[in-house]
This record gives sequence, structure tokens and C-alpha cells, in this order.
Amino acid sequence: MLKFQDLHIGFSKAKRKEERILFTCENLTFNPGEFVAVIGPNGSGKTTLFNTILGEQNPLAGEISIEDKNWKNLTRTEKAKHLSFVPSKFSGVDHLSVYDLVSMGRAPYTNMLNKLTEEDESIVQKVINQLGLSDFINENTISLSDGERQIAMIGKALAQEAGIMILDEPTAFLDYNNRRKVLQLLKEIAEKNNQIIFISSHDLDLCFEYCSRVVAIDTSSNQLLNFYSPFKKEEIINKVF
Ligand SMILES: Nc1ncnc2c1ncn2[C@@H]1O[C@H](COP(=O)(O)OP(=O)(O)OP(=O)(O)O)[C@@H](O)[C@H]1O
Repeated sequence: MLKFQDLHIGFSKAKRKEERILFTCENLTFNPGEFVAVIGPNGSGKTTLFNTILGEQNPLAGEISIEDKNWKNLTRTEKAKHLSFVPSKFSGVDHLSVYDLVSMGRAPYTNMLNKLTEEDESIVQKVINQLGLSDFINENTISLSDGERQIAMIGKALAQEAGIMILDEPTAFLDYNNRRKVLQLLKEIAEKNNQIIFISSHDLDLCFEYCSRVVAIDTSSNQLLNFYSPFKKEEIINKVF
């Protein structure tokens, strides 16, 4: 369970000449199994919210807690066991196979030599099977299509077995069919694995179709608004854009 308590999201004086609050949010709780879209206009603060959840920057005020522990008090490794992140674009690394990439998700659990145990290997194999990546395991990550590579990156995050997965614009570089495929996959993962999945996206129609919850950054009131499926699409779009 992830909780936002009286959060103020933005940049402190240390990062800018003056403090800048992008938005505030009332107390919100996110439960396992929820597939949440973060929407809002360009520059409204979606990436900043993700960076704050990821611990890359502090909230200006308020608290984020996970399983009732204050996020600030967790070590980097503890955070990695709770939270995985998939960037918008990964171009692949030469000689890094799909199997190796998915295996990297086990890093928070391995020793200094990064040697996988039998249990780690069986988790990697399970993820590969769940995502239908078996035919690609030995493929070089730079020779995959954008869609295949995005799914392989989701595999790395899944192998991390974190309760919360954050994906920054996962559909941004995908064609229509792959957008649907990836969102359907994420919806199934959230439900079957009981994970909380956050995506940011400008594909509003697809968010409304696949996600169970939408949080929208309203730049007129500077507040994070919360909506559950079934969504009143027009109302949300008119309010936020
Ligand atoms: N390091 C920084 N220091 C100060 N301000 C920043 C910093 N990074 C981003 N900003 C500002 O914070 C605001 C929110 O940016 P952010 O990237 O979070 O928006 P976004 O909703 O993800 O945008 P987009 O949809 O265009 O990706 C923008 O006005 C941006 O200029």
C-alpha cells in the first residue's frame, strides 16, 4: 500500500532561485492491483511526481509512505525491493541479451558478484514465460523492435518483484497495436501479480480504457485530482486540459 499524505510536489530553493510548487494533493492511498494513469498537460509535473516517488527528489511538504513506513527512512536497496522503474526509451545495449536484461532485475537480491541463485533464475524464467519472451531470450537488446524492447524492459522490472512499478510514458514510441498490447499486459500484471502500476501518458483514450484509476494534474487549481473507472472522460479532459 502506497500513501501520499498532504504532498506538495515541486522544486525547492536548492534547485531554483525560488521555491516552486507544481501541485498539492490531498491524502491518497493506492492499493495492490491498481493500474493508475498520471495525466496532465506538458510541464504539469508528471515526471516530477515520479521522481519524488522514486526518491530522486524530496516533496516540498508532506509524506510518502509504503506499507506504513516513511519512504525517507528506507535504504536504496530496500526501495529497489518495493519499487521498479521503466524509462520511456531504452535503446538497448550491444551484446546484452534479453535474458541478461531481465536478469538485471534481480540485482537488489544478489550478492556483490551479481550471481543469480537457482531461485533468481526460476523467477527470470517465469517472467520470460509470462511476457511471451521465450523466442527472444538470446536476442541482442539493440536488435529488437521498439515494442519488443519495451516488453523486455517491463520484464526487467517484473523480475525485480517490487510491489510498485512506475513506467514513464511506456507507449510514447510504440505503434497503435503495440500500445494496446503493452497496456493490456500491464493491466493483467497489476491484476494477476497484485502490483500497483503507475504510468504517465498523453494517450488519454487508452488510459481511460485500460486503467482502473486516473490521477490528473490540474494546472488551474494546482491540485492532483483523483478519478476511478468508469471515467467521465469529457469531464476530466475539460477540467484538466
Ligand atoms: N530540475 C529542475 N529544476 C527546476 N524545474 C524543473 C526541473 N525539471 C523540470 N522542471 C520544471 O518543472 C515543471 C514540470 O516538469 P515535468 O517534467 O515534471 O512535467 P511533465 O508533466 O512530465 O511534462 P511532459 O508531459 O512535457 O513530459 C516544468 O515546468 C519544468 O520546466
